[in-house]
Amino acid sequence: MKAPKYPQYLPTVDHTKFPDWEEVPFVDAGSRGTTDKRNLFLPGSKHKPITPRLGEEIDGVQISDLSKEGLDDLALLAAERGVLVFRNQNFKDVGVQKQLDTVRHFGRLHIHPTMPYPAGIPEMHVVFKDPNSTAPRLSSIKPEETQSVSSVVWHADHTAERQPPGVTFFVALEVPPSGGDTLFVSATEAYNILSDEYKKRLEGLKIVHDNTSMLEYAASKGLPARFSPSTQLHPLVRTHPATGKKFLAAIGAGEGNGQPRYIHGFKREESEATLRLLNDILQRSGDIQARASYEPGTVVVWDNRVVGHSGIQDFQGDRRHFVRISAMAEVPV
Ligand SMILES: O=C(O)CCC(=O)C(=O)O
Ligand SMILES: [Fe+2]
Repeated sequence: MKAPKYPQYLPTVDHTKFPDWEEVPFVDAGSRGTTDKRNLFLPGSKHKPITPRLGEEIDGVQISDLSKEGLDDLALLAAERGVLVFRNQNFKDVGVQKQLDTVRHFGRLHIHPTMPYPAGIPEMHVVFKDPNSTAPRLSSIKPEETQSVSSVVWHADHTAERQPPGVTFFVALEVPPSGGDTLFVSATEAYNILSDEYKKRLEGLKIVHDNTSMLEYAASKGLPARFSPSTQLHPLVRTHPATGKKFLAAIGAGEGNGQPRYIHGFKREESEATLRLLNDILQRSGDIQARASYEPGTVVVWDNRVVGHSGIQDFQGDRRHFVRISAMAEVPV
């Protein structure tokens, strides 16, 4: 197998500790976006929905050339459509500083509490797999360790943070010839499809989110804990600050090492049954799901608040190399 094309973005284990996050004010870039996205959908660009309910595929516009207003439109579109698939981007080659600065437009950059990052770049999370890879991976993306029939693990990223990530860039560096897609599900539509009666029952509930088990698992693999463990109480039904739309913030709840653990104030059986029902709906409702496929030059942007996602480890013998850069958003309301 050929050497990796982007060696400077290979994962390195780094035990540096960081001060715990302090709460900072957040203004959603999407709240400055335009209804018609005129600063994003520039002349000559093309865009089309991936499905009627979520996802938008965009070509003919370079993220790296967008104005601040263009990035605001991008944030609003991500909030509305959940996931944006940008084709033919030069973003992977514009350099670390430009990459980080672009995502910083949307908020403070997240640092992964445990996982390896490219040397000296804690704000990048690396997703790397090839047949020779010995890089440590979390169980959620390593089916052989979880003993699961499938590599699919639905989740939203880092919901146990006080200010969980919103706009998230997923930058393809090397992609397999086929496979290695990412699944997405709309948390907004998952809320919309519920009955008014059931919505009323969910209103006001809070979920306890906790990343302790991730840190413990990481420690067992010799990976660092860069921050103290985080436990947070976040609303089960959240409202997006830019769209004003409600969404279900319960993706992956109660499963495996997932960070949403249980419903505050419910007894165990009540919490388990409710979260299982919500996750059944999310996971088997193909009509509110979409799939992002990758080509060289693809950059996928998702709003981690309003979609859940899962990688698919269906490729073998090939290399898949991505970096993820996530901007932290509001304290959930
Ligand atoms: O590998 C993928 O497609 C998704 C990985 C993932 O869950 C993430 O980077 O947050
Ligand atoms: Fe993820």
